Amino acid sequence: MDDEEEERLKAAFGDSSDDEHLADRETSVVGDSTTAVWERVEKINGLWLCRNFLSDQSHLLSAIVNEGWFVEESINQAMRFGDLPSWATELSDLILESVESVDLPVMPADLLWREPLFNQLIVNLYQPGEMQKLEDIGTLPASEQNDTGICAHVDLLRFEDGIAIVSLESPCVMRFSPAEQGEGEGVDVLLSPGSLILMSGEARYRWKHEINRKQIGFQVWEGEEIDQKRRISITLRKLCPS
Ligand SMILES: O=C(O)CCC(=O)C(=O)O
Ligand SMILES: [Fe+2]
Repeated sequence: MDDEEEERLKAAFGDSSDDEHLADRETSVVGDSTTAVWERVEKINGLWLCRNFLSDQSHLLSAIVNEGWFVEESINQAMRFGDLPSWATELSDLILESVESVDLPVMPADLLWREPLFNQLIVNLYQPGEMQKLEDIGTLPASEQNDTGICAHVDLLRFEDGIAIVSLESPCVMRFSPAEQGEGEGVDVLLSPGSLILMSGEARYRWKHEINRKQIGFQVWEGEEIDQKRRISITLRKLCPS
């Protein structure tokens, strides 16, 4: 690890970037995995939510800020394939640890063996009152991109099953709707800051997901409009072998 990298890790995780300090890092980045509470989202097979995944978002936020991806206002998305930044690899390890700490089918067991668990990262930044524009070759075909947010989509099949999304800062409602029309109603899920969702199986392949922060009435939770502030999301996926 070079000095610059070490400095970045220190800034992100405190002075605990060595393996022997893993325990410190665990507590500084995510909640103690023994207290992580996993909930199955009713009606959607394969969708699991851990609201208290991060005990403290600040380390992850500063790791992202330190990447310097979002200094220009026009840039609101960063993508990495293959080798991920150390903080993202650590996040991936912590996801695995949290999944393995519960006796629940949070992620299909056969996916947990793959190495690495994730090798593609997208960090999306959503400014208040503005929708994310996906210029993403990895998420949506060009024809389905629009400038009104993340329209309903199933992530491309070039990615394997088992997708993780960590939410930071502002909460938002993610709406899931059946990929095939007429197969039932949409299901709203509140992604609170510090939460993690895992999508696999039906949730990943048979349901679309979208975030609409512009349309009035969309960002409503328990009857209250959510005040949209800046939101950052971290999506981790695994590319299919080519
Ligand atoms: O920003 C999010 O929470 C969702 C991102 C997403 O769905 C994607 O990149 O495919
Ligand atoms: Fe997606």
